[in-house]
Amino acid sequence: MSTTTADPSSGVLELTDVTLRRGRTTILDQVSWRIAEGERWVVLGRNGAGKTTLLQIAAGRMHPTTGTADVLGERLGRVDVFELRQRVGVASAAVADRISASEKVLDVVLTAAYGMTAHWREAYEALDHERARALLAAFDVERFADRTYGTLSEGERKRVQIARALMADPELLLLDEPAAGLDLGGREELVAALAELAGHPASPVLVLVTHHVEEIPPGFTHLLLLRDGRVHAAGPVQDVLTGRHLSEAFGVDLVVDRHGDRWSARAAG
Ligand SMILES: Nc1ncnc2c1ncn2[C@@H]1O[C@H](COP(=O)(O)OP(=O)(O)OP(=O)(O)O)[C@@H](O)[C@H]1O
Repeated sequence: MSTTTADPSSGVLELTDVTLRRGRTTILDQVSWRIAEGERWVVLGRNGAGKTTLLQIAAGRMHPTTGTADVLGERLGRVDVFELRQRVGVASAAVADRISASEKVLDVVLTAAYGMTAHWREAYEALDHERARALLAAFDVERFADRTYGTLSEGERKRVQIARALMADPELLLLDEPAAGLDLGGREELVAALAELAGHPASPVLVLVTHHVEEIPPGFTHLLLLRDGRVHAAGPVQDVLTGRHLSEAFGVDLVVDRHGDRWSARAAG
């Protein structure tokens, strides 16, 4: 049982003046960010801007040094984080590193449900199998269900990781650079799968960290631009994703182009 009552008026994520320090380093500096139900956010910023650290707070895995963080209506520091973490899905390199290469792909996805339904194991076993296979199919990797995870290509693994993160039916799904290391075809397949996820009304709230505007899937609604641990700009994608904002955040003169529902960026001149 949760020790606090969720405030229905609060957003899915509400950070207020969040500062995070480690030793003498200020990693996040007075970050305020609100995510409402139904929104799909992209987080951009150069290396070391604080993107992964921000996701760690959103996942209830780090606490602000000062400021407040409400995740799914629960205030970090006042809530049983173990319970809260069950409600937030994470797909990241750090989570992927914990997956055993010898584990069967179906089991990689299935085991994500165990935390939720351990008491009802037998009753839910058949349903869990069905759901795990449906998620693998949604990401076009069902044909690998009986292979071991270690035999998959990087692109196939990324899609299995997202299926795994969705298995526990999270209310918030955090994706940290899901397209990193993919070739062009793999990237485009992943972008298409994420666009479909973004467009589905039953999907959780999504937050996607990426380095490339080309990887922003159609259907993502908002963009947070981080610069040196601070919010440089935040709001609807079309308002924030401009050459001026991007140039300021990355410290390089950049031009942004829109191609229908996709984006690209390159050096100006
Ligand atoms: N425990 C720590 N102690 C000191 N500095 C840290 C610690 N953890 C992270 N940092 C620093 O905080 C900054 C932000 O790190 P973070 O991983 O959040 O950035 P990022 O935007 O995700 O970067 P990248 O794009 O390279 O993945 C980096 O400069 C990093 O070196």
